Amino acid sequence: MTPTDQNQPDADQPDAAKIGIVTVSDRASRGEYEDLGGPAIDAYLRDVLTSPWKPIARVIPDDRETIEATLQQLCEIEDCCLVVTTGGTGPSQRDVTPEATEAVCDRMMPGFGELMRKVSLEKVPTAILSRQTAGLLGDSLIVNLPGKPKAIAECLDAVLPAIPYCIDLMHGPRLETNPERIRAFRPKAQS
Ligand SMILES: Nc1ncnc2c1ncn2[C@@H]1O[C@H](COP(=O)(O)OP(=O)(O)OP(=O)(O)O)[C@@H](O)[C@H]1O
Ligand SMILES: Nc1nc2c(c(=O)[nH]1)N[C@H]1C(S)=C(S)[C@@H](COP(=O)(O)O)O[C@H]1N2
Repeated sequence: MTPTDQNQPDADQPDAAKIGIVTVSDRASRGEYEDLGGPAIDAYLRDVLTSPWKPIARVIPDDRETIEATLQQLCEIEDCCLVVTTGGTGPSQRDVTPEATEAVCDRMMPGFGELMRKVSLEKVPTAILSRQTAGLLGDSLIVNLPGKPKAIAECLDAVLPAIPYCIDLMHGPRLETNPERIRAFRPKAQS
């Protein structure tokens, strides 16, 4: 069995970590183009995570109320330990994912956006146009990614090593990764 085979989400396991995947796009939500962002996040996590997990996916328009309600539902009702969004982080008037994230979060985690912009700038000069952020809603971590599907791996490769320990600190499920792909860094375990 290859590492990828082992990494399939296992919805049947009661202890499977729930992970929200939210595509924020007017056109994808209207079916004007196929959503490639949500499936790219799902594929990325299948590739990297080795512990059981269950995706809960949503495709919604760039509407602040809808984004806030979706994030709250995934964190507070579905009990997702992690919610990853894609889209709506840029400068256009309809881009309100960071505002919605900040509105629902108790505390912000600015290092995520800082690091993702830093690594993204090595790929594309327009990385500075993304206002992507991250924050904590109760015991859930919300992370914004830009809408371009290729940005998903570029950004997650940078921040994923710190996410399992962040979720440990929130008393969430223990996320394990394939170390050949991404090594989760747990400071206490390393010392
Ligand atoms: N979920 C997605 N699936 C496929 N392609 C996407 C997705 N989101 C963005 N893109 C691509 O990246 C480009 C830039 O993304 P951006 O978020 O600026 O789109 P957008 O024009 O704001 O989308 P929309 O108006 O539908 O919300 C889009 O024109 C599209 O080609
Ligand atoms: N890694 C990465 N970050 C990126 C990009 C990209 O292609 N790769 N695109 C940028 C562009 S062109 C824009 S406009 C902003 C915001 O995108 P969004 O509104 O789709 O979230 O993300 C930026 N960040």
